[in-house]
Amino acid sequence: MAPSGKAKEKDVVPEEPEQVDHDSGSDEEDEEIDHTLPEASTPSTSSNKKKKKRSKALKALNSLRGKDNIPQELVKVVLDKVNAEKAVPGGTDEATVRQALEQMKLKDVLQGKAGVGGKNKKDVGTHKFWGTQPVPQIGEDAPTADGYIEPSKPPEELRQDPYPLPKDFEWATLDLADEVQLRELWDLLSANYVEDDDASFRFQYSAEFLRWAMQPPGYIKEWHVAVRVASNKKLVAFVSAVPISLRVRENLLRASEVNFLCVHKKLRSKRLAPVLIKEVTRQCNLKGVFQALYTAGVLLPTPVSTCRYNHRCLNIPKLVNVRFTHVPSNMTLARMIRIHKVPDRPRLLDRDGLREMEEKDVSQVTDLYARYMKRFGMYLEFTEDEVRHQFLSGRGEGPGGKDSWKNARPGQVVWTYVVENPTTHKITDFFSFYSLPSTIIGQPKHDVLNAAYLYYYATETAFEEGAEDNGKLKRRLEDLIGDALIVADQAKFDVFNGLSLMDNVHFLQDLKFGLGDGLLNFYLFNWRTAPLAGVQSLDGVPAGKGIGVVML
Ligand SMILES: CCCCCCCCCCCCCC(=O)SCCNC(=O)CCNC(=O)[C@H](O)C(C)(C)COP(=O)(O)OP(=O)(O)OC[C@H]1O[C@@H](n2cnc3c(N)ncnc32)[C@H](O)[C@@H]1OP(=O)(O)O
Repeated sequence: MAPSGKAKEKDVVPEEPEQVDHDSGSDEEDEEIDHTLPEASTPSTSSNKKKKKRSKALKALNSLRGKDNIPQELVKVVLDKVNAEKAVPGGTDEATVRQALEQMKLKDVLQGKAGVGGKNKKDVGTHKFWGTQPVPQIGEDAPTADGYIEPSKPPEELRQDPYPLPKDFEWATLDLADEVQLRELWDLLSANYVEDDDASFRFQYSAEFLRWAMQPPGYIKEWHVAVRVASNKKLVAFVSAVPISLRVRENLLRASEVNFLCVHKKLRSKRLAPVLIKEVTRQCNLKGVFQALYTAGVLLPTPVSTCRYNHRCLNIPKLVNVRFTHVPSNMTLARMIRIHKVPDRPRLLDRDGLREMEEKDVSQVTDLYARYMKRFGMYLEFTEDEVRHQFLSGRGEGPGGKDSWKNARPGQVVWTYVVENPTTHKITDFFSFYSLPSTIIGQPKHDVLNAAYLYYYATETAFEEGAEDNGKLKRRLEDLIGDALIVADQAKFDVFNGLSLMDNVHFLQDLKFGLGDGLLNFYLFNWRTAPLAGVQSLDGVPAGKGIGVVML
């Protein structure tokens, strides 16, 4: 999901790198929606400060400990999270504090706006909608065994009619094969999708990207759920799901991946999102799917893991100009540019046989991906068709060939490179990244931030004995992802983003990624499992190693 963290709340302001129903169970009429929804109209469309804010928040949090009128379990959850963050070397916990406070609604308590039991009584930390859903609730003990929360229902017990909408609105299924409908979705998301906390950047998925992300092999049209204004058919809300085979520890789940939840800015805070979520759940259930995976920058009940965004700055002058980053006080702009300069030519190109992935590599890449991903607690299983889709189909039209790394193709969404052993012709490694620009809001000089996001990669080196412990895997990944940075730089990306998942923690720091202030929470719907290692290590599983899924 998504920008905001998914920088989806897209977290887009990094710290500088050092130097260099159960639908309320109810099939009843939804008591959720605010029926005063208005007619939709066209949308109108730091570090000391941070430290101070953080210590103020921490102080305030600590002062809440032991207070009878504050739910202590919430205070504990937030403090635990903050303390766990502190254990991460170089981790910024300001983002965690802010997120936790804002999203668990404790901030209002801290600001005295919502004293518990007072006149402005607020449901501190309660979730009117999520409290009714088959998800682990806040404060529940970690499960001792994995399994569903609610059993799957037979078809005859499923609700057959869509959930009711306020009278001025109607449901629609978007057909993304249709250019007009695809454009409508692009318009909605471009103006209303995820922004960072300061409303400086907003995800701007391309139309090609949306099609690529929502039409994988076996996609289901009915899972592209839209809400239109009844009178003029204007598209005002959307949510999507795609089918996935999700491995969570020892279980393989036939599940859906939910993404692109969006409500037009003029219709916010009117409880439309819960109706969309219930409707997409119903559509999934009708196809026999009862589990889902989703991510969000916001904190909801209850993440199975939390990862952090990291940013490798490439185009320093632009990133400084648009305030994505700043020149630290102990550095000049010229020095910062020098430190972040990457070579002109991928190193593995001449040395090891790096080249763009081709159709003939699909079977080998599928096999390498499958073996590599087994090393993580949660990952997607891909068929050859899915590998073809994920790594080849989004690459656009245009010549490949030896120098293809120098130029992006028109409409290119994904870049995938393989390393082929020149003697055995075996594919020993691959890496991929995708393009997800953000609109730069209110900046006169630049209007788009060209961001690349690290996608999947794998290397045979991981299977060599001792490679994880003796640094060999780390070195190989630095070579591979180092070359990904070079390809991205040549393709004119301004920044290369990566999360603290998979094996990324091995190379993020040495490849000069800086910590972002965005977090991305991973959630499972109707499935219990113990927390998976993400931004922090858990039960001896190193940070990152729990999560092997990259969400778009
Ligand atoms: C088996 C199959 C199951 C399939 C379904 C699996 C679940 C999928 C779940 C969806 C995965 C999506 C993955 C992505 O796409 S994450 C990206 C989400 N999109 C954005 O951030 C875009 C910009 N924001 C918006 O468009 C709106 O603010 C949204 C639509 C997010 C909320 O609209 P609005 O601001 O007008 O609020 P409301 O009054 O209608 O509703 C308030 C309720 O909604 C809960 N809320 C707020 N944000 C999110 C969020 N990101 N995920 C889940 N729930 C969220 C909130 O806690 C509250 O519930 P509760 O706290 O009172 O209980």
